[in-house]
Amino acid sequence: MFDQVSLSDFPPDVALSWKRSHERGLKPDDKADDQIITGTLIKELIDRHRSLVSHAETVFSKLYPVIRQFGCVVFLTDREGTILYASGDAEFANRAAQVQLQVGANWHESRKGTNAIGVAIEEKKPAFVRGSEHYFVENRFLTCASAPLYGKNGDFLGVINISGLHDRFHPVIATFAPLAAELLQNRFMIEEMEKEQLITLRQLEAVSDHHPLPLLTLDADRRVTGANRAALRLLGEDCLGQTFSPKSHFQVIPIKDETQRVYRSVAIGTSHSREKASRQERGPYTFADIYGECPAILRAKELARKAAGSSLAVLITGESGTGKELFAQAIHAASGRGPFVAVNCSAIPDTLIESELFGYEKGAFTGAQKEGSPGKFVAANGGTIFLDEIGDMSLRAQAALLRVLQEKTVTPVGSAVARRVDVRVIAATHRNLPAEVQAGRFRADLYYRLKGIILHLPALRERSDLRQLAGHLLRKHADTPAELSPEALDKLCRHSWPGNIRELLAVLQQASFLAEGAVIRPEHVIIDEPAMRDDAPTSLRCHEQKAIEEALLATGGNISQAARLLHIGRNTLYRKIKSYGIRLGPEADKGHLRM
Ligand SMILES: Nc1ncnc2c1ncn2[C@@H]1O[C@H](COP(=O)(O)OP(=O)(O)OP(=O)(O)O)[C@@H](O)[C@H]1O
Repeated sequence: MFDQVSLSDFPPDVALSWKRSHERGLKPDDKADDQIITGTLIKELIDRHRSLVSHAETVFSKLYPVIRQFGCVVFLTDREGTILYASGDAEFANRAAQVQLQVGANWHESRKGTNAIGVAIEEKKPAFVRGSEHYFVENRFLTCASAPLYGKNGDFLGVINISGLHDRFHPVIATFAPLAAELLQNRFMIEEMEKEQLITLRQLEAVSDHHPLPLLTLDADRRVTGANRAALRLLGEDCLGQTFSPKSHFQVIPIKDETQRVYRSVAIGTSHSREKASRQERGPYTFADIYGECPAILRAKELARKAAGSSLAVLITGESGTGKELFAQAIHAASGRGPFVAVNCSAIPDTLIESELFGYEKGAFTGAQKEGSPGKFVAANGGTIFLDEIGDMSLRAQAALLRVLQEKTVTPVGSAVARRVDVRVIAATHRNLPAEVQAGRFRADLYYRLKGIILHLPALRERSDLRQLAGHLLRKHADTPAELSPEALDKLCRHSWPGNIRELLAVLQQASFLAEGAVIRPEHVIIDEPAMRDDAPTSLRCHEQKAIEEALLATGGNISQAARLLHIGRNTLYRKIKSYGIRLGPEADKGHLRM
């Protein structure tokens, strides 16, 4: 049927697409239909898909380093195949634009013949179309991988497509299309949650870190209200709206809000998630969840344990992602108090902060729930309130908070009756509060009330146990736990980690995904280049730690010989071994020190 082309050499979905293209009267040597929409039309189309495009911007920006490194571009299309958004390597983008693989162009099979976007739309499953498998000759320099994108209710939304030059296309890149689609889909689910309960979102987020896992939302009657692709595959496409009856391999975690009403449940499978699930069932993090071998973190843990035994207010400071909430939860868990209620002060609009914290009477203001709301302080009565990002509170809200801390009573908005509350306050901020006080942006009297015990958490670049921490996080959180090669560890050590442990965790999860269960090599560790700093203080410490580890390996753990090799005294070496948390054990013989 086709000159020089044998369809039996093609994968079945590609061969079928060639047949459809032929039946549509398309000719391989013709020019493809190159109509492209621009100007106000494309603006209107993007506006109509605003939410989809903005989620794609976030997901694509995470993928950007790897996509660019492989000389590819990632595209988002609508359900008809019109490209709405693209991101990636500029040189390839220019080449792709010559065949209208660009924003505004439509890549439906009826226009462009066999191509990955078109096949994914027709088949509603991932598609991989390599070089000469493209129907039109002019597109055969391309290799493309696509995956369909679904909404919360299983409705088809569009396609994620990754394209590159056929000669340079690395097969691992193809796996990123379904991954990006899955990530985008989970963001939709989470967005939906956000409208209902912030607390649900936070917990869901923790679970959805492991995005290929089945993820469900159930309403109070256990009806399935949302499901990602992985869950739909397990439960069947028709599970939405049906009552969920857990099978043995599912763990169901009810998510409650602070008034103990069950809003949503999440059901997840696999042994890894089960471990996480049981932790969530047990309640908040404990000190056992806080990993640290460097003196700074051990000191912080020690102080936090003491804080748990007192009822003083605690102020936790540290950069974003250093573990402030983790510490707050651990202090609470060890204190044996009642509920733990977390409030992100920067996420609540100034006008709503009083009603959020102190509650409101029915009909107190327009938009209020009919029955009124008890507020976070009442919800935390007998327990702990965690005021995250306290440095971002407005002066007005600070004044109201100070009143509660002084008088130990809350008065709901619209009410004249004060209610007595017994709440332990743990506050956290990434800001320098004394400087904020100096600048007049934070009330000095509130600062003194909050800083009963000050707990400062070190930034990751200031910690000397990055190597061990990376190993620990990989074992605990990666979907397919893998080992880090020494070169990959060195690469981690050279980064300055502005996002701290949260950023490290994300990089490790991506690396273990790319390594597919094998040893993680430097090319699997994808870090934004601008943030790499060879002169970072962490780099110095890492080099010193590595030199010590190598000297110990070379001397079979003999301290005197190692100290001589390093030109330092034995006592200094002992001190450094202790401060870096290096363990002297049989592992030293294998070339991988214990992490
Ligand atoms: N010492 C630690 N051991 C293991 N995991 C940690 C540790 N510290 C932080 N993490 C993990 O790092 C991530 C970020 O921690 P957390 O949310 O507590 O940081 P944070 O300082 O409150 O961040 P932000 O200021 O942005 O809210 C979480 O996934 C947490 O479990």
